[in-house]
Amino acid sequence: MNDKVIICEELTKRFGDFIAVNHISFDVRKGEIFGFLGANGAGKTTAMRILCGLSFPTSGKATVAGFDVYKQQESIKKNIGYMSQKFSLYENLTVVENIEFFGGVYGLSSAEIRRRSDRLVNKLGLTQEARKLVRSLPLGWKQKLAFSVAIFHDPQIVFLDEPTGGVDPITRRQFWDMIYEAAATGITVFVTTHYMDEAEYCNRITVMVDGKVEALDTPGNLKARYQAASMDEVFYQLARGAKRSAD
Ligand SMILES: Nc1ncnc2c1ncn2[C@@H]1O[C@H](COP(=O)(O)OP(=O)(O)OP(=O)(O)O)[C@@H](O)[C@H]1O
Repeated sequence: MNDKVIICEELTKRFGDFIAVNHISFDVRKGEIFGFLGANGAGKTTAMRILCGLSFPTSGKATVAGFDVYKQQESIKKNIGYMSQKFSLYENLTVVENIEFFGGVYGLSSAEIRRRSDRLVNKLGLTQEARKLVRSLPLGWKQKLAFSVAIFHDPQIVFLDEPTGGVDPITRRQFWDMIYEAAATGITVFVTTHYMDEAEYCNRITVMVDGKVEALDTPGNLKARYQAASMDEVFYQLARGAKRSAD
């Protein structure tokens, strides 16, 4: 089915004897906001690196935007965007320089970059800050800009690795408005988060425990199944048996 933009079947990654990602299977549909949850060490980053075309699985199958994770890593990279709270923008470049840099990396023409850059700066309300160093922006603004840059080239899928870490709840809510807007244009959003209020905003959620998919459903169905009032409670019930912990 071509509305499935990510398909994983029994995807597995071993490091020696250790199975970091253990036969995980799931599909993600076009335009879906798919939450990828799990305690520290559950295997989220390892799985996400494979889906971004940065690492090979040990076994199993997966396609991303129709491309095979073993054989078509370069095509995957051209069709996705990526943002992480840990690194995203160049602090010592201005807002516009960052936009130009990433537009160039993604292969857009100079004219196209200029057109999209003006539109983006206006949309974000950053006209006053356009020529200022990103370093001087508040964290919430940096993250909104980083997200906008990650989807600047209209990728099919954007991977967000804990995109709102350290940001206050109001800014987080605004960030999620941007995520909804992107999803409404057909961009698929694959997001990891430790914030359970954000889990509630996802269309469907996977909870990983010790390398395995322990649950996969809508937040509403998960809450009903685990007789929980919140995703926090669902997560606690699923993750409390985890053997792995923070490294
Ligand atoms: N290159 C590696 N070699 C050996 N073990 C690794 C390697 N990369 C990750 N691991 C292990 O695989 C497990 C899963 O790690 P991973 O980073 O994918 O978890 P995570 O769910 O992303 O956790 P976090 O939320 O802390 O980022 C951890 O126990 C980690 O130590």
